[in-house]
Amino acid sequence: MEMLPQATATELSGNPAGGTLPHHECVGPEADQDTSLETLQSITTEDEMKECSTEKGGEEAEPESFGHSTLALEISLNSSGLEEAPAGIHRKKGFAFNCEHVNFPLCECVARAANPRPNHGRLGRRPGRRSHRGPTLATLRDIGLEVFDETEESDFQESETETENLLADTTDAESDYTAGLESDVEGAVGGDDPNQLAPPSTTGQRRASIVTADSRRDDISPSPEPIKVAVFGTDGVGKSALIVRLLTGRFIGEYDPTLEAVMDTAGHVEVVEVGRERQVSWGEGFMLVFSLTSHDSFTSLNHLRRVILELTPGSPRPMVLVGNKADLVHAREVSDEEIRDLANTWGCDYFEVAAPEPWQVVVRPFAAIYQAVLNGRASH
Ligand SMILES: Nc1nc2c(ncn2[C@@H]2O[C@H](COP(=O)(O)OP(=O)(O)OP(=O)(O)O)[C@@H](O)[C@H]2O)c(=O)[nH]1
Repeated sequence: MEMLPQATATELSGNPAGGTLPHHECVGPEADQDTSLETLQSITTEDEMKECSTEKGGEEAEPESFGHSTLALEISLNSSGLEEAPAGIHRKKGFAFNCEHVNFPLCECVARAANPRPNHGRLGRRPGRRSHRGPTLATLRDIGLEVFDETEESDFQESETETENLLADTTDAESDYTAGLESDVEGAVGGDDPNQLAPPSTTGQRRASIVTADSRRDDISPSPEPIKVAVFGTDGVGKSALIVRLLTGRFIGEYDPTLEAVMDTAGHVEVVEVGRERQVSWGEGFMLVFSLTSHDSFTSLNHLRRVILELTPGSPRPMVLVGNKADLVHAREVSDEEIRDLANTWGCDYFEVAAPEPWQVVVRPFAAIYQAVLNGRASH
């Protein structure tokens, strides 16, 4: 296995906005054969299995609930369910989020980048409140995305209205921390500059495409192939928070306890419960998330990865390692060195993030896995 170049501790810790190691494929040593499918089945609740077999008709075919053809990115999210999860990390049912518009954040910001207009690019704008700010075009290019815009003016107008309506219903409560960060982002990316881009809106129909930076416009399809990314990690590491941030631009804190609640508000995401085995076989790429404040969540990923490798024999799939909660500096339990060693051993990219961080930071691991999956497809 190819090893990664060593990253310095400064590279890992000094850039909490996404320290990455330049490698995509995460194919480690063969999984131990004693880590069997039984392991997974044993952590799959009866309800999950029942639902699985109902949806699949008892076969391994992909369930209808994942069958949207217009998605650029689908996400599956699983709670820990780790057989070897250390005491104190409790298992919960896995959830898969069938997100019709999970491609939307990237698509929308791309569309806005191509067609910036004053007063668009704001989400959560209310009198006297801070607006949420999204990435600039330059930022998007930094993460390897380029623009193709087929979005009509009317789409923007409709979306803006819907977005405002939606957000009018959301809670007023936002943490000071989040507000501070948003303020920082505004400052960092130019304040009221009309070229500002929005974090994802949660509504609207878009016909923008995400393409890799080296694609030629002629080659661009307006309907990118969906990719399926499964997000794994033990309970409480922030999987939901990261996905909600990606999808809605919002940070869910204590006041907003469940991802389901947020998605219900967004109104376009169906939540279905599935078993881990199905999520693994479903996923084309994996985000393995741990919390920088929980060493157990970090060590648990080894077992999870072994399980993934065992379930995908002969077809290694890209993974990225994500250390979340980088903002909780004083509660940090995982050292840079440990992370570097693990990422080197696995041979995969590492991203250090915090869900309340600016959206363009949180989007990076998603963009990386998206690109890795596309690259993998292209090479076959
Ligand atoms: N400070 C801080 N809090 C975070 C961050 N990410 C998540 N949280 C908080 O951590 C708690 C758990 O986050 P979740 O997103 O529910 O974690 P999860 O991995 O989806 O948890 P399960 O649903 O139990 O699997 C919530 O209170 C979040 O607000 C982060 O980056 N920084």
